[in-house]
Amino acid sequence: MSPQPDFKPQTIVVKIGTSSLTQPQTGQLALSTIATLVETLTHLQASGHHVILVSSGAVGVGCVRLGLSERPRSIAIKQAVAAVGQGRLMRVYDDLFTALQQPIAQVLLTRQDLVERSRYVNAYNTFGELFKLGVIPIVNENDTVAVEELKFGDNDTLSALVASLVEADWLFLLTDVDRLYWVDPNSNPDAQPIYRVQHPDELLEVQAGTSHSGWGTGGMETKITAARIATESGVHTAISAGRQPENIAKILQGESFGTLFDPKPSTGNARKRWIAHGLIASGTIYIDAGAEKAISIGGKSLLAAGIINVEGDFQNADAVRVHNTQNRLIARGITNYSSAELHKIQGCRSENISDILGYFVAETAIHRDNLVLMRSLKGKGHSDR
Ligand SMILES: Nc1ncnc2c1ncn2[C@@H]1O[C@H](COP(=O)(O)OP(=O)(O)O)[C@@H](O)[C@H]1O
Ligand SMILES: N[C@@H](CCC(=O)OP(=O)(O)O)C(=O)O
Repeated sequence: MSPQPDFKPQTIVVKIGTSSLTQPQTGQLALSTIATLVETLTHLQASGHHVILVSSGAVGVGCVRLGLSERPRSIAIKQAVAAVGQGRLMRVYDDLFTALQQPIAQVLLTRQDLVERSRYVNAYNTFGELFKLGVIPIVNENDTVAVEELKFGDNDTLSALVASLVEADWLFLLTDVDRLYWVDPNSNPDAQPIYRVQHPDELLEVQAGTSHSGWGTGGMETKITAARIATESGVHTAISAGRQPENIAKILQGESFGTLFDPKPSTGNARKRWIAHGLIASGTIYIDAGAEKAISIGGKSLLAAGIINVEGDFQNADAVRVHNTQNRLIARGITNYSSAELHKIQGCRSENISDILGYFVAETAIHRDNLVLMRSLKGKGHSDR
């Protein structure tokens, strides 16, 4: 299919949850849903868009294969079951995509792959090559080897981080309800729908309980977190019905389905997105109002003089959160000093650092090139993830 002259190819990440991929009663695969999803994504790819599918289901499909009637609680069993289910899931996807001559690839990621800069860049490059080859990558967490302390934990977060990584235009979170509501519509028949969200802080009152089906992970809470990460990276985000994957194309054409989240201007270059969302913060630096103004409005680096407290145990070059006096997250960055050093030099002028520590590392606690604002003084803030 040759694209129209005014056609703008978009990078589209679609995440589908276990509750949409499987039948609620039996746990068997929802084949007609999967087939429609495959048709929709193949059509988008053939129209010239770049498409990534983030698919859950390894644990659910593995359970059915092994005759387990509920999701295992033990991590070791979950990891073993995911190894069984992932292969079967890919087999089904490959059969359906192959029927439409659409090549696919399996990409299994761990949280560590996004923490290490070289692996982050490598993942970015691999997605780029797969797009050039016309392949639709199918992503899941590498559940079998993921360690508890360092996991995405849920595929909503994984899909948002992938969307940020590849600088996606759109993230679709497909689930077993048609949109986000103020309370869980499965337990509250009067639940009021939410159609559009300009800033995720509007959702502080939402009761985003856990999964209703017993097979999903995180319910709406993880989807709202995902929408926050994605929109902070400049990605349009939609929560919509998994049983109607064809709505993706309609939403792209401006039709009103699901809940739509407006993107913020992107955090800038790929390295800054990695600092903001790839890295995992090891501690928190609290700063005074003057320092907040300097970094938020003046675009300055953070100096030790503006630091009023330090929490956590971190080394230099670790990622940290920066909070203001109201304990709101305002930035993330890579610190030049360890927490032990910052305790000694907080509140001090840079020219006194050598005298206090007996050595000098850098004039700044966090250089502005390593600092990403999560909130401007003019904008609304949010509590940290
Ligand atoms: N405020 C809410 N709006 C909509 N759904 C909600 C809300 N709070 C909780 N839920 C529940 O979240 C479920 C979807 O989450 P989950 O089962 O984890 O899905 P998935 O497998 O798609 O990730 C819905 O079935 C619904 O019962
Ligand atoms: N990686 C897991 C999915 C975890 C998860 O987030 O599940 P879901 O809430 O159904 O999207 C699996 O493949 O079973």
